Amino acid sequence: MKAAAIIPAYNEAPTVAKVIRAAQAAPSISEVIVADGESVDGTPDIARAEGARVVSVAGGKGEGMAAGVAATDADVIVFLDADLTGLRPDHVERLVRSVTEDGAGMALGLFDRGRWLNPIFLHLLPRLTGERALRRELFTSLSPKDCRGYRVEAALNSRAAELGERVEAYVLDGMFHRTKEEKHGNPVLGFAKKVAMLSVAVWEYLAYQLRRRVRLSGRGG
Ligand SMILES: O=c1ccn([C@@H]2O[C@H](COP(=O)(O)OP(=O)(O)O)[C@@H](O)[C@H]2O)c(=O)[nH]1
Ligand SMILES: O=C(O)[C@@H](COP(=O)(O)O)O[C@H]1O[C@H](CO)[C@@H](O)[C@H](O)[C@H]1O
Repeated sequence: MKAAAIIPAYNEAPTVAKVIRAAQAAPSISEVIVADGESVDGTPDIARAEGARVVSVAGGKGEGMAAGVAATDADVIVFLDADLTGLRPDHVERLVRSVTEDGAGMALGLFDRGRWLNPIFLHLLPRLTGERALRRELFTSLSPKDCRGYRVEAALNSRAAELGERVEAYVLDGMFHRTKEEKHGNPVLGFAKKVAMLSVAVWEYLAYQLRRRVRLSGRGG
């Protein structure tokens, strides 16, 4: 079974090379594709120098992920953000094997936020992580609307639930990311960008919950 790593990236020059290398070193990964959203910081050149395939896409994160999936015939896809820190090959391998060997419909790798926060993000909050492995059919069952920008992870979570897929979720120890505050060098701007991003994801999550209740009430549930 062929597995491809797809890395959506927009201006991630400081971190993209290490993410690519971690994916390349995972035994199950046969190809690494960077879906570049027209970066202006040299991200695509760095990616090519690391041996990744680069597809250029106009649009946001979800559009980049869709372009990456369209560029491969891999049966299993593992999405990785380009801004990760501490990502190891065994993290990537675990995500893939959760799908190829453990029979999960989707596997979610969460940031390591420490012993007190990890249980909250793992069990109490919508799991919006960008680090996830799944069969390509689950991703291609999304509509183009689902793949717009930052709504894509929440849309994937909703679709997996609607299809009754078994989802495995776990913390990838030591893995985190460059936060928006770090990227923008301005805590206020970074926080505003995070709020804008999460509001899109939360809206999608709430829309799913509403659809689900309407469906259940229609069944007299
Ligand atoms: O228009 C965009 C915005 C973000 N990203 C990528 O999507 C991932 C997650 O985005 P972001 O860093 O904005 O979210 P965060 O990591 O803060 O949750 C990163 O690899 C970004 O480079 C992208 O490909 N296109
Ligand atoms: O992991 C999460 O809960 C959020 C927010 O993480 P941070 O508060 O920025 O560490 O980040 C995710 O949400 C985005 C929207 O779904 C995804 O696009 C990101 O890849 C993912 O990091």
